[in-house]
Amino acid sequence: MAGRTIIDKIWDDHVVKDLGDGWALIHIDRHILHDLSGPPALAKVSAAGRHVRAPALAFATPDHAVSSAQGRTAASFAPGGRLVDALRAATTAAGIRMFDLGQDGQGIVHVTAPELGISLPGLTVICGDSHTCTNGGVGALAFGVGTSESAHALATQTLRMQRPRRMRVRIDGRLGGHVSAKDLALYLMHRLGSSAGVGHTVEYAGSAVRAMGVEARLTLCNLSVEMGARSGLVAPDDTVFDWLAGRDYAPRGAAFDHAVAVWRGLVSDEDAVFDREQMFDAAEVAPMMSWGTSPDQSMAIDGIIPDPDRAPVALRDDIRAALDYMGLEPGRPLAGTPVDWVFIGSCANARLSDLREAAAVARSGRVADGVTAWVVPGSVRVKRAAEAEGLDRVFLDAGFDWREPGCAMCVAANGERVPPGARAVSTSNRNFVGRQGPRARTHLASPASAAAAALAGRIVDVRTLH
Ligand SMILES: CC(C)[C@H](C(=O)O)[C@@H](O)C(=O)O
Ligand code: SF4
Repeated sequence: MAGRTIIDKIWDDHVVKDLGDGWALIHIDRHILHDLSGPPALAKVSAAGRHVRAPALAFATPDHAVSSAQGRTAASFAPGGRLVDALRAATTAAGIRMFDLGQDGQGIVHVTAPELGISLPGLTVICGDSHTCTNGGVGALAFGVGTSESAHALATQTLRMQRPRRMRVRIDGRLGGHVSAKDLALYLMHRLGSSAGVGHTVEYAGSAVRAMGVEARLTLCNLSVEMGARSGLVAPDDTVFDWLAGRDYAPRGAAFDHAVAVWRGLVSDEDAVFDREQMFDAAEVAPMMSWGTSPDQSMAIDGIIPDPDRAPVALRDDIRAALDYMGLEPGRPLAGTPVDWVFIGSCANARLSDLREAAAVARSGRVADGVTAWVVPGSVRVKRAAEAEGLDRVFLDAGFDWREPGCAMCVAANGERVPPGARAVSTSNRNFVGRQGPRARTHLASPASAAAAALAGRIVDVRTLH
């Protein structure tokens, strides 16, 4: 028998019933619910006269529509407050654990699920949210679902799924100084485009990935959906096992040792066949920044803004439209472009290691006049850990705002917006038209690059600051 990929192994372990033609009913191990997608899914279950089959496998927390202001309550943003109430009522009725505002465990779902050990290697993890792929950083097969699928899974603990095609992206070698997992992810988008992963699950492999800590792997997997893949993962190894040991919902004692022994088998066999393979050299990755209105419209920070007239004909209109929206001129350096807002946060980059990288830059100066810069930790736990090592003081002393955990300005669902026409450097993962507010202009970047832009008041190559 031919070898199997890690994707096949996790899939095969979860098939409840083979439905033929590549379709199967698969078991869902963990179900995450947030304030936007949780209430409608739970309502659908009740409306159908069903009940939640395995409440102990579901976990909820509000993140999207909650204010990030210090001292916030659910009522601080009234429309979101109603969603928090709905999530609280429905999870209480169903017997599902909810990490409420102000409680340990609250935060952006894709930050909290791994940090609490809810997502574990080899598990299937779903959430009504496209960035559920983030959880692949611990070796889970994790993907976003729609409301009907979420309701189906709540009622049955299964989903009818098409077996994903298998893609491997290998990155070998070493990333350079000030080049992070976020830069690598933007580089991959830039090289592969926004639809390279459609229909696939991506395994990220190679020495550059092996060398990454878990949080960096979560960042890398977070952007899988921006290249069209519903899920992306990294084979779990000692780095992951050490990181998971002792986490709230991870197995304990002998059960943990047993789990690790099983998890060690979650690697692609030497002779496993992928439907698509791509290889990259880590040394070629520079600090990256998006220039357009899709994450794949990204470039090396020391590069020249693309000229539509020199681009392939099929791309010209898109490039023109993106540059027009972004207020950028082709043929000029991106560095030097003045910046109004900086947002350090989101499930892409709001974990402790991200805040450390941003703080290391923030220590060297002050936020430039005319720039508003926010740091929104990804979870209550990240916030507390950052405060315990004084990162809040570093940011506050440098003139950044230090805020409460949630999605905040990543999608502006809580009313926190980049003003119309303003230019933001953001550590989030989407720069779509209007994403951070009507007419807001978003440049995606790493935490270090975002902090550097805040201090300089313009887009700057972070490598030139140190
Ligand atoms: C609002 C939510 C369902 C959405 C998603 O699915 O990803 C959001 O988190 C996003 O990042 O755009
Ligand atoms: S932080 Fe942004 S990308 Fe992540 S779940 Fe929230 S809105 Fe979506």
